[in-house]
Amino acid sequence: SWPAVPRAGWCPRDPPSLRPCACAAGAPRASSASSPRRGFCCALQAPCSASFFPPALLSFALAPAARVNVLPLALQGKGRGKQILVLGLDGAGKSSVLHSLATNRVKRSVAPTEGFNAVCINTEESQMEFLEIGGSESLRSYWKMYLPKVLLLVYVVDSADHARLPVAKQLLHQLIQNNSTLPVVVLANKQDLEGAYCITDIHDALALSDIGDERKMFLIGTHVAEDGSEISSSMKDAKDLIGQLVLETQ
Ligand SMILES: Nc1nc2c(ncn2[C@@H]2O[C@H](COP(=O)(O)OP(=O)(O)OP(=O)(O)O)[C@@H](O)[C@H]2O)c(=O)[nH]1
Ligand SMILES: [Mg+2]
Repeated sequence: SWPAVPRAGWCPRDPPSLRPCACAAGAPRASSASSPRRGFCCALQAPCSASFFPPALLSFALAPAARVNVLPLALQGKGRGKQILVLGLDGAGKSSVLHSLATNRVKRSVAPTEGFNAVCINTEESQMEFLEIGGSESLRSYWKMYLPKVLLLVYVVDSADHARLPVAKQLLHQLIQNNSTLPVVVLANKQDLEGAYCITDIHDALALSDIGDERKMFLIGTHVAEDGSEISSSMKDAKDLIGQLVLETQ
């Protein structure tokens, strides 16, 4: 149900079959056998002949802690979920935030997302399908392709990366300029870092007041603290808010 990425060379190998790629099937990638992101992401694989890459239809091996509440829709055999796009510059903390939201335990990501990272989260009220697209420059051109299909955009920024906030701002504004109603949740992540901009500064740096009155827009400070601990209250707030927006928007 996600739009296909019109680019040759990405898995799965035999479109339109839904065979998962190697990492999706749970096979560790050669370079990341011990990565905590194993099975949590779908990184791009070695070149193949596929011309379409429907990420939401790929299935993912799940981290043990995630098994109960986090099941890809493709594995569950259920219908289309509430799709939420998670974007932001590389290193902002998208994967770390997503993993924490999914498991309710903090787990920092250690490797960049080289393609897509899809996670489904079930709450009592809804089933939410999150899609992160990596934030590196080579992947940013794909961001806008996914926007028309989503209920909500979650935009993650590194609050301590002052130098790149102007780029983060520009990309956000470009993304949503033609969609005046898409709800946006901005997560000002890495609030734990010394030198992190506070919420007010992030609001100004991203010129959020220019984004328009029509849309629902929220800004929440978050951080992904020490591995293994329970997620912070701000992270729980973010999860509740996203769930609420999804219910209101569908
Ligand atoms: N101090 C601190 N570090 C964080 C936080 N969130 C993530 N990190 C670290 O920041 C780095 C990047 O995190 P990722 O979650 O991989 O970032 P990303 O936005 O998914 O990056 P791409 O996949 O490359 O687009 C990792 O080293 C994380 O451990 C946070 O809240 N505080
Ligand atoms: Mg990532």
